[in-house]
Amino acid sequence: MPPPALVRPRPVHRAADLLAAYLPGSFYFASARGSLLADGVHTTVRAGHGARARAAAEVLDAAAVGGVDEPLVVGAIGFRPEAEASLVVPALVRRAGANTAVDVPATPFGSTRWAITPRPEPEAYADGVREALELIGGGELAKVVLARCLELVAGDPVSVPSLLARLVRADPAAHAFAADVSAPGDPAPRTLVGASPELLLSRRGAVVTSNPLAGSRPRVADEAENRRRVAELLASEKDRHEHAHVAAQVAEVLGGFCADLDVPAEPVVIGTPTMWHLSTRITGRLADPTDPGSSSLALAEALHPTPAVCGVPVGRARDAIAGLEPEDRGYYSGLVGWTGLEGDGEWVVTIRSAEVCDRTVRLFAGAGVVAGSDPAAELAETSAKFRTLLRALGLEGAA
Ligand SMILES: C=C(O[C@H]1C=CC=C(C(=O)O)[C@@H]1O)C(=O)O
Repeated sequence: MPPPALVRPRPVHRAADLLAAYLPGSFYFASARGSLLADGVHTTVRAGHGARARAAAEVLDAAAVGGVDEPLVVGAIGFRPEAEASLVVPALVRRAGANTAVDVPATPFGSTRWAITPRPEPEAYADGVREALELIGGGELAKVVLARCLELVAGDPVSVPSLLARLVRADPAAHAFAADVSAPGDPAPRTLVGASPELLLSRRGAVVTSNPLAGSRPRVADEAENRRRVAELLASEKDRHEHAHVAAQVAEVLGGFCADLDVPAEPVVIGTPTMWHLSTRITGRLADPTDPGSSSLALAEALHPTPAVCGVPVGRARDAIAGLEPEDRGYYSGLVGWTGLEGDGEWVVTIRSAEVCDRTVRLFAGAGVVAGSDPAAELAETSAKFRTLLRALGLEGAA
């Protein structure tokens, strides 16, 4: 008789303990599927655009052969194809359940004095929206997402663990993340941190899910006004058109990998603590889940950038973004998440996020421009989207 299989007991962690154990340099990711804290580097994934999923699969296989139990690749990828990426097989991964409202501690935010520089100035952003509308009017573009940046400099180094904990506390249902994205030449470790409402791709076995968002209204304190805004958003031709571009592209890309795909005919409205968004939850069953080209990272890269962060057609939208946005987006509007040996994983769009380096915080927010967009309303929408990070920094009202 063969000897009984050796069963190693898995340590059981609480979601709040994982969050409390986060230190800059770690990778943290939380979703409804659970939370994950990864430390150390077993292997770095070195590959450029288009080759990352294959390289990730190779290092995962090598790590498994080398004795790593259930290896993962975790990290983040920037917006532009040639942009930087930070992907590793960590040395240690701890997992816990999803965050809940009750078990996240309140943490006061330390810094008090801030210098805030908008890039570009708000009026210049509105001018950029006007230029984008001219391109759309001329038939060159159907949609482009224009973003702007706030650079915040604190009096003291910014505590990323406090910021992350405050983001989770404000919205335990968000996809919260913190990833080390330090690059050569950085004066101090750099961390991408945020709380994204937008699921780019989740894969569990053969089942894939994507939840594109586009079309927005700021959320306010008055519930009657919120009901009015939700109804207006659902009825808005312009917002439904802006949303339809994203849902259609996601459905088309996933359709190429799936044996069946469920695409709801109508969007619904979802709420975050700061915004209302049109949302379409798309689910599918992979035609060949054993194909390494269907890993969660391969699918996420095939989807990126969706028209929720770039535009239609994608090449022209990229050019318009490069021409109209003065700041490089870096990791904003890229992707962050994890992928495993069998291809399961989760990747979210890096929105409602910031890059933190010592005393400096760079945050971005964008808004989709389509025919009928109003420059002042798009500017106000970006200000509202900044509130996720600004509130967590104790700076509400600064945008
Ligand atoms: C680009 C952002 O949001 C996207 C996601 C939801 C709604 C969006 C919109 O209505 O424009 C954007 O497509 C951002 O938060 O910076």
